Amino acid sequence: PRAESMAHQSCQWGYDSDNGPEHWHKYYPIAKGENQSPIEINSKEVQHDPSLPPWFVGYDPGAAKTILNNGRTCRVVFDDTFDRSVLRGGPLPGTFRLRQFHFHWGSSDDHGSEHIVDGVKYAAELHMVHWNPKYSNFAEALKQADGVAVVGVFLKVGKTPKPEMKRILEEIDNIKTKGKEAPFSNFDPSILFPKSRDYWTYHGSFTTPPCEECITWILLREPIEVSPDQMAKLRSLSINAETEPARPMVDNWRPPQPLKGRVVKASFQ
Ligand SMILES: NS(=O)(=O)c1ccc(NCc2ccco2)c([N+](=O)[O-])c1
Ligand SMILES: [Zn+2]
Repeated sequence: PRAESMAHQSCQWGYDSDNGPEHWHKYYPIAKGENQSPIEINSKEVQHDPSLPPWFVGYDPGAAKTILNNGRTCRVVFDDTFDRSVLRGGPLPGTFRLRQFHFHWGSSDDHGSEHIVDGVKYAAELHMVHWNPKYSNFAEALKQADGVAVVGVFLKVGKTPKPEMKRILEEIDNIKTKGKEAPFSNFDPSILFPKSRDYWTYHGSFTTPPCEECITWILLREPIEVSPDQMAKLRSLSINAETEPARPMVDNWRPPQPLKGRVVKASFQ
């Protein structure tokens, strides 16, 4: 049987029936807030905003530091001690520093993304997380409505493996279990972007605890393609530590949250 519920484990939130998204509000009341993520994007209700500028990134491959398994996702961390890898433009006021990127995925190819577009669930979703350096650090930034910006990229399964994903997936063998970390250098994550820069944007939250409502979401319309083998590789990660019984890291996604009157804007017609 699963370890005792989150209540006793001093809030080890997760994605199981006893510590998953329906329980998070008990320790993170904001999880029932007015600006939660992810959401369902319904093209018919999206507002095209012709004044939305394009977004730009300037990433320094040398800023990449490590790749780690934190028991909930696979995360690549960057040096964000100065404006070394930045995102700007689009709906953003000024430049935001790249801090990390990570993924959410399913137990099979027909689901796994957090945002859903016109009823379509993608196999996975990549989040590139940036924070506003007008605040002294990330911990401060996540307390602000304009503190964090996340670029979301959908992953769909097709015949063609995305060569740029190879580097990340090769490292996965070294970080199979929770707490494992490996050096990950010389990587420019902008190679993971699709061709089109078209995006939706709305104000939302972290899709995991602490669920702070600090995120300007920039969701790219065009998915990138990955191969079935690449998805299987992601699913070969474990949520347990090396010494614990093996439990696969799959279905680490939060279901869509109420829109509560928010308007989703589109940079495209
Ligand atoms: N799925 S997401 O991009 O919305 C997301 C969720 C949580 C966190 N962090 C959780 C956290 C913040 C402070 C302590 O712990 C991040 N992040 O840190 O980039 C991103
Ligand atoms: Zn995420």
